[in-house]
Amino acid sequence: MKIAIASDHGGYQLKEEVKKYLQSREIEVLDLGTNSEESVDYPQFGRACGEAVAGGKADRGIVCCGTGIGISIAANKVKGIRCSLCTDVNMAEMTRRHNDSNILAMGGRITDTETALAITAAWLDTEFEGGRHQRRVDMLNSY
Ligand SMILES: O=C[C@H](O)[C@H](O)[C@H](O)COP(=O)(O)O
Repeated sequence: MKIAIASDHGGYQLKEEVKKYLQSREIEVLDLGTNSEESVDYPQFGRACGEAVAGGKADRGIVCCGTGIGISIAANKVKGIRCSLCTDVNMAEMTRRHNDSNILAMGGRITDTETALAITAAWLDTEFEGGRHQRRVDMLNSY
């Protein structure tokens, strides 16, 4: 599996922790930046990750900003993206099972590293259930 990751300055430290975690699992990482805590604009990074996933350059993506909100809004502007802002493990599991989430969003100023990595693990390891949920995902994809 290949995961695209991106953040703004508010999510930079968390992105780096997520990157280390993915590499520890020998998951290939496509790092789309940002590369420091210098102030940047989250819409550009959310869009870049969305386009990487929608365009097939990565299987799924993980994005981080201060709250996780702005960068998730940006990623969700890209057709075919189902970006889910998660603050706990249950949300991560449910969004994979029910929404076939293809990008995970988290907030570097909201969620501590230990929780974020537990969220990441659950999101990576939970399968989409299909069935009635496929119909709803198809509706999302048609919009
Ligand atoms: O939803 C947006 C994110 O939380 C941003 O990380 C945040 O707005 C950046 O704020 P600032 O420019 O004050 O660091």
